[in-house]
Amino acid sequence: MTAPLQTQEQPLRVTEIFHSIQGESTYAGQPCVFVRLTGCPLRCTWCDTEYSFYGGTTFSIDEILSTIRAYGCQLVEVTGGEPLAQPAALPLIARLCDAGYTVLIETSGAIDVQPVDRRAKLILDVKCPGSGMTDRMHWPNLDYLTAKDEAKFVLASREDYEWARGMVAQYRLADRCPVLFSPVFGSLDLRALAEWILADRLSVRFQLQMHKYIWAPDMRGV
Ligand SMILES: C[S@@+](CC[C@H](N)C(=O)[O-])C[C@H]1O[C@@H](n2cnc3c(N)ncnc32)[C@H](O)[C@@H]1O
Ligand SMILES: Nc1nc2[nH]cc(C(=O)O)c2c(=O)[nH]1
Ligand code: SF4
Ligand SMILES: [Mg+2]
Repeated sequence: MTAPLQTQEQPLRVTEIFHSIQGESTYAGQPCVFVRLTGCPLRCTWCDTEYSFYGGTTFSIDEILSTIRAYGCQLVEVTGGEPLAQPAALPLIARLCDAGYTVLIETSGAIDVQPVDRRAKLILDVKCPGSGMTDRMHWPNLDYLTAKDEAKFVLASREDYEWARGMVAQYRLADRCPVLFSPVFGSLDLRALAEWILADRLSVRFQLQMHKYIWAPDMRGV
């Protein structure tokens, strides 16, 4: 009977590892290697990555590192699915930081981010009412964000916009880190959102999912 593997040795379920143009956050436009981990405890109404909820392939952390290394790209994003739903994501993130990568963590905000290596940069999605997942948020996460991190609001409607505007004010988020307002792809009028932000003089960054305009909205691996 062999001893149970420690978290740091546990393999991870991986949906895909790919090299693309970062489509979101203040890093948008930069070449980036994405590690999309499998599984998510949430079901956002507008999720564009349902294919990552199940399946995937087992990778050791060493196998993930060597796959990433082959791309020769300095920027790495760990995403999903919900990457922090797998405990072994924490040692993966630490190993990526040890290897000298700039590491972004795309996370739902539903899982405590305090255990995440502080060298990594959190891109934390604050789930608006339109996602149907607001109640799943781990609210202390918002007080934990620092200037290296980013808070993102995916907006499905004017109601989501007004809710997000209130949260930005309540947590003084724009004083803490970059705040991203991102329309649900294809379902919120882009000009309207831009004009709401201007009219309210919000210190937020209007963002689009750039990769969906370069390739296709429902294409995997980009
Ligand atoms: C697929 S999730 C994976 C990481 C993590 N589970 C999360 O929710 O942040 C990555 C990001 O894709 C964005 N996203 C997913 N579906 C979207 C859609 N239909 N329109 C706009 N953004 C979307 C959300 O900002 C989400 O944070
Ligand atoms: N190109 C590209 N950029 C991204 N930024 C965040 C993504 C995600 O799915 O987490 C993503 C993605 O799926 N593709
Ligand atoms: S938390 Fe992320 S992966 Fe999970 S359903 Fe929501 S958008 Fe999709
Ligand atoms: Mg995506």
